[in-house]
Amino acid sequence: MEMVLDWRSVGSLLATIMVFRTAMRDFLPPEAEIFLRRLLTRLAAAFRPHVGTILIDEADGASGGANDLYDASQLYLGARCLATAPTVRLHKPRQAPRPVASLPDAHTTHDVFRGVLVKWTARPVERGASAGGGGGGGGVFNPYNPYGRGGGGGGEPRRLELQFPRQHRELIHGHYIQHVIDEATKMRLRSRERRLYTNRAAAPGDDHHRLWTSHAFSHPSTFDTLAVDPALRDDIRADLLRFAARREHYARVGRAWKRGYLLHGPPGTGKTSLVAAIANLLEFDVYDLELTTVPTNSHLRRLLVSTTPKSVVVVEDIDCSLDLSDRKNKASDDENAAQLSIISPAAAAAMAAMGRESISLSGVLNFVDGLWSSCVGERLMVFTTNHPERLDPALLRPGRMDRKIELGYCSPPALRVLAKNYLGVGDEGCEDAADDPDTVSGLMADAEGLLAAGVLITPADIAEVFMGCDGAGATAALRKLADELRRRRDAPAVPVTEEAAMTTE
Ligand SMILES: Nc1ncnc2c1ncn2[C@@H]1O[C@H](COP(=O)(O)OP(=O)(O)OP(=O)(O)O)[C@@H](O)[C@H]1O
Repeated sequence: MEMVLDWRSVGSLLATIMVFRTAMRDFLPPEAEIFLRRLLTRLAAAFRPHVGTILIDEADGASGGANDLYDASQLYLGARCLATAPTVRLHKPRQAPRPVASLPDAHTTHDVFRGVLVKWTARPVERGASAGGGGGGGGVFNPYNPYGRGGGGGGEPRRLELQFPRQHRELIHGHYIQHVIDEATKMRLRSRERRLYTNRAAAPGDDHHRLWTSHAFSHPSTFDTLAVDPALRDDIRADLLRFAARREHYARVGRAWKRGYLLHGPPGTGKTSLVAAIANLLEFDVYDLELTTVPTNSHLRRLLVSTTPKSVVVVEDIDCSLDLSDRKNKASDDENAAQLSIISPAAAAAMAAMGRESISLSGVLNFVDGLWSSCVGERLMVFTTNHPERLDPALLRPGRMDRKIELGYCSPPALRVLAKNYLGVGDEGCEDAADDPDTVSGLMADAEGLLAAGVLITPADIAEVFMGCDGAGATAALRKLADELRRRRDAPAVPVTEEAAMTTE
């Protein structure tokens, strides 16, 4: 039977409730009335929709400060909205490379988390109605500047309302909110502009902020364009990804979340290219530390503690930066100091003070391990050298240098990577239709045979040959390479000069 609820029946229902209430008050004992009230409240709750709600205000609490959860949620929802919602708010902060989307006011979107449907609604909050009065909010949502409000100024503070089935309260509070924060963090990292920092010559009076100067980092090198042995390449990539994913492991064993790499090999074998590929793989910033411009150990310490998490700190050509050969020289320094102290105690004291302050092997070693423990977040230390034999073993011990990676002369597999990158020559043939595939594969086999026979050439030299033939086609470039390899094979061996012999001692 269909029930029709008109005004007359509503009126009689209300009258019945009033009569019932009066009767309850007049005839029921107080205990029974309390019992009945509780029963009715439970019944009413049972019929109410099972919806839990979380309110996330743009401005947080009494302080009116930014609420990072609001920014994270907006960033997260923006990515979801782009795919589904008919209307999105788009905003491009000046320092961001791409526009970011967010959920506009008075709009709703849905999300599914582990099979649970949740509903998000964005609303403006009337002044005075928000939890903390909404003091500092009102700016345009800016995920790149979540703490520096005020981009738009003056508008109503805003709020996100998250509704979910109440039986999944634990899932939403315990996991979904964290999931939103984690996803937003990943998005921020992916879309931020990465920076290359360099330390310029230190001047007296330099303040903290001027320790490093930076510009946008965009280097095309990736693990796919690196001409190295594929097994080595895959091994390094796996090691880096394992390192980046092991925050909990490092915390559990009580070690700083850092890893040290020493890249060594002749000039032009790809050490710098590998650093760039590492930064691109992990999406890290790069700090290019020029040790020769660092005047003292304490300056070095300041430089390093001001690096940010998710960064690669690189010291190129470490053997040229300092006299790091060993600490044997210290004995003769001590002898000289003793003699000087007999001649002039004041001069000896000044020398000792200078020696303590000037940058030293121990300063470098301290930052390689000890100092990092006071830094939060992950960092990769990379040293490069053409002469690993010149380095003090103390610098190389495990824990300081976790991996020593040799980048050598070009091998046949590395040549295939270069031929693919520069000439478009791959297993499936050549990109340029003007090249005869049989001639190209014959020349490749020729060049690979020469490399396998021990002819030494660096990837940089091969890149140079290929660049020199730009536009002339793969056949011309490979023919030139094969000629160069034959020339090297047939060239008389370079006699080892006295000077060269000394450098390899
Ligand atoms: N393994 C490689 N894979 C791809 N390109 C390479 C490789 N090695 C060298 N190159 C090319 O040669 C150029 C110089 O290489 P890179 O600066 O990385 O060498 P390096 O070992 O760091 O040299 P140096 O010791 O002189 O600093 C790069 O711009 C790149 O084009």
